[in-house]
Amino acid sequence: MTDINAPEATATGEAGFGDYVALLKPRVMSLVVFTAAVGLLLAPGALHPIEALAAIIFIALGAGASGALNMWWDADIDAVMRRTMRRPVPSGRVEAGEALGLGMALSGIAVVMLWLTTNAVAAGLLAFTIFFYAVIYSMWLKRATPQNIVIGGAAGAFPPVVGWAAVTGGLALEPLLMFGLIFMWTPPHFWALALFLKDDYHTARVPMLTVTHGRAATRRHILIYTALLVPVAVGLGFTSVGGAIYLAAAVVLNAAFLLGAIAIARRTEAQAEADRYIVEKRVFRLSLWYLFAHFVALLVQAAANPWLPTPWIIGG
Ligand code: HEM
Ligand SMILES: CC(C)=CCC/C(C)=C/CC/C(C)=C/COP(=O)(O)OP(=O)(O)O
Repeated sequence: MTDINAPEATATGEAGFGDYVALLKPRVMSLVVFTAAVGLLLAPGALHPIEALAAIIFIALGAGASGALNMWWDADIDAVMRRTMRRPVPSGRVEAGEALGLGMALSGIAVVMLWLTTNAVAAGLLAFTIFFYAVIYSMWLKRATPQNIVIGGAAGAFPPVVGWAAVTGGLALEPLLMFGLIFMWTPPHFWALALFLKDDYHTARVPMLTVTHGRAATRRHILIYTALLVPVAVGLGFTSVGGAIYLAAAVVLNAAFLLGAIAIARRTEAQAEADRYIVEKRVFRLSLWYLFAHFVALLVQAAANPWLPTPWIIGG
């Protein structure tokens, strides 16, 4: 199938299994799926462990499917950015239509199977998350506004809510704060990276904040969003999934992230050029540990909170 988003023919060889796996963006999605799993494991209720495992697998499948849909639509952008030009579609090993087909098929399977294994609310939320990332973010916001990351970040924030709903069939303050944590974290996570991948988005004419408002403004925005992130991250510690362990971890992690954001905001481009964006690169790496560690802390806290009847503790 031909697609207007497909890059010029640059066939360089046959697609291998690894190329189809790459379409699912496994590295990014591993953290996404982990947050969903934590949402599921912390939700009060009884889900059989096999059902819980199946639900996590179907959420992972849905996340991967949304990655394939993004790769289909973004093939033209990916082809001109150094970071992404070797991806399966722009490098010509996988046809754009194949990515679309795989993305649609896996999305359908993931949503229906999550529905059958858990409930309609979780399946509906998964479908909405896929739609949000593939259509609202990739097809619309990404190319339209520097707010792309801020609004589009909601897509990546839904997974713990999906996981929670898979157990309870509903929403609560806790998953909404988990949503808030990822939502507020996404802009500093991405903008730190955008600062040191400075030419990519210019070349691809994607209106990222670095391109439309410059890097000095992006530095200030990183600090503002990090400052707004801190109360959400700490606030989660005062809900039923929180406690002393989580709060101790959150204080350390947020202090470190805030210091990183302040360091970024105080630097000039000349300073960053001189040391090859070492601070920005460190803060980006820290952002990944930051989010991962918050969700690990929630798990450890749950094991220490005997009043939380989680499915993995009572085993369905
Ligand atoms: C609109 C939202 C987001 C944007 C634009 C964004 C953008 C990026 C980009 C461009 C990279 C560079 C590396 C790569 O190509 O793999 C990256 C890395 C990464 N992101 Fe994000 N991200 C977003 C949300 C998220 C979310 C919600 C998570 C997880 C909960 C996440 C987890 C990761 C991880 C784990 C990596 C490292 C991947 C690796 O080591 O290759 N991101 N992100
Ligand atoms: C359960 C479910 C459906 C989860 C989906 C979660 C989700 C929306 C994750 C998005 C994270 C991500 C890969 C952003 C990259 O942005 P980009 O596509 O602009 O980055 P790129 O330049 O690397 O392609």
